[in-house]
Amino acid sequence: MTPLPLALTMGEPAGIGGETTAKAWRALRESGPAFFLIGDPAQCPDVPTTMIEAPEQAAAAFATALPILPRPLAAPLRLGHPDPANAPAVIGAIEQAVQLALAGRVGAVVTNPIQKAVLTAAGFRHPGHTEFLGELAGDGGPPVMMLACPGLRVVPVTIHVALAEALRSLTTAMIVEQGRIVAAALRRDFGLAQPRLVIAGLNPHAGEAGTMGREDIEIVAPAIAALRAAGIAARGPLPADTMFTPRARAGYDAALCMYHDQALIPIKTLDMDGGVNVTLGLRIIRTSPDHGTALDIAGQGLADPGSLIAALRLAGEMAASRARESAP
Ligand SMILES: NC(=O)c1ccc[n+]([C@@H]2O[C@H](COP(=O)([O-])OP(=O)(O)OC[C@H]3O[C@@H](n4cnc5c(N)ncnc54)[C@H](O)[C@@H]3O)[C@@H](O)[C@H]2O)c1
Ligand SMILES: N[C@H](C(=O)O)[C@H](O)COP(=O)(O)O
Repeated sequence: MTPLPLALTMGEPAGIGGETTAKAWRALRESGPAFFLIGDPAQCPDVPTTMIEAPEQAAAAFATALPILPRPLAAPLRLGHPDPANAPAVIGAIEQAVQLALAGRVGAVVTNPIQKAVLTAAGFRHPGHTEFLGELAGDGGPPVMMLACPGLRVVPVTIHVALAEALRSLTTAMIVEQGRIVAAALRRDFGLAQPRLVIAGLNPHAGEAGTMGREDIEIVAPAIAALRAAGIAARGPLPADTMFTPRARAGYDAALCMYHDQALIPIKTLDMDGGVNVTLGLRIIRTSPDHGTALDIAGQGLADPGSLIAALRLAGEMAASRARESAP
C-alpha cells in the first residue's frame, strides 16, 4: 500500500522555509517520503512545482515536481521582510494540515518555522505551534515538546514562557504528566520497550541538598518518585551542567528539562542541522525542523535543509510505524 503523503505547512513565507522545502524536495524526490506543501508557489521558484487539489494527488506527482496545495499569500513575498497581512495564510495552512491529518488523509503534519511575533501582532493567541496544535488536536493532556537528534532527546517541561514565569509555574504534577507522555511515546513511536528518563534539576548542582534552592527537593524529586512508582525508569534530579556529556547521554533515552533553554541549548549545539522537533501527546503526528525562520539569511541560498529533511524522514517513519500497528 502506498504510504499517505505528508503535509508540509508554508511557515513564515519571508523566511528560509521555501528554500529548505525546495532543497528537501530535491533530496527526497526519489527516495521519499512523499510530501506536499500547503503554500504559495512563489515560495519555491527554483524547483518544478505542480498544483494539486487534494492530498491524494501528491504521491504520483512527487518524483517529478513539488506538489503544492495552494494557499495564496495576501501580500507579495519579500524574503527577509515578513508581512502581517500573510498571517491568515500561515495560520490557515497549519489548520488545514491538522484537519487533513485528523481525517486520515495525510500521514503526518510537518511544519515550516513561523515568525511568532508577526503572528502575535496579527492576533494569533498561541506562543508557538506546540500550544496551537494542543488546541487543534490534543489528546486529553498537554502537548509535549521533544527535540531529538541521533544520541539525544530533550523535553522542556515549561516551554514558551518568560523564565520568571517558568519558575513560578513549574509543578510536580507537570513533570509527572509529561514524563508519562514521553515514556508512552518512546514505547509507541520510537520502539523503546523500557525507556530510561532522566530529570534535570532546576538549580545549580540540583540545589546542592537545598543550599541553592529547595525546588529540586520539593518539586522535582517527588515527581521522580511518582514516575518510578508508576513503573517508569526515571532518575534525577541531575545537575544540568554535566548531564549532556557523551558519557552521561549514553545512560538515558530522554532528558526532561525544567525550562526551554536548559533543553534546547544542548541539542541545538550538538546538532542544529539534524535536530527534529516532535510534538508528543497529540492525536496526530507532527514534526518540524529545530531551527527558526532565519530571516537574516533568507533568499541568499545559504539555508541548510538537513533539519527539515530529518523532520520529514522521522514523520514518514512514525507514520509507517503507526500504519503497521493499525493494520488488520
Ligand atoms: N518551529 C518553529 O516555528 C520555530 C522554531 C524556532 C524558532 N522559530 C522562530 O523563528 C524566529 C527566529 O528565531 P531565532 O533567530 O531565534 O532562530 P533561527 O533558528 O531562525 O536562527 C538562528 C541563527 O541560525 C541560523 N540558521 C537557522 N536555521 C538555519 C539553517 N537551516 N541553515 C543555516 N543557518 C540557519 C540563522 O541564520 C541565525 O543566524 C523567531 O520568531 C522564532 O520564534 C520558530
Ligand atoms: N521552541 C522551539 C525552538 O526554539 O526550536 C520553537 O520555538 C518551536 O516551537 P513550536 O514548534 O512550538 O513552534
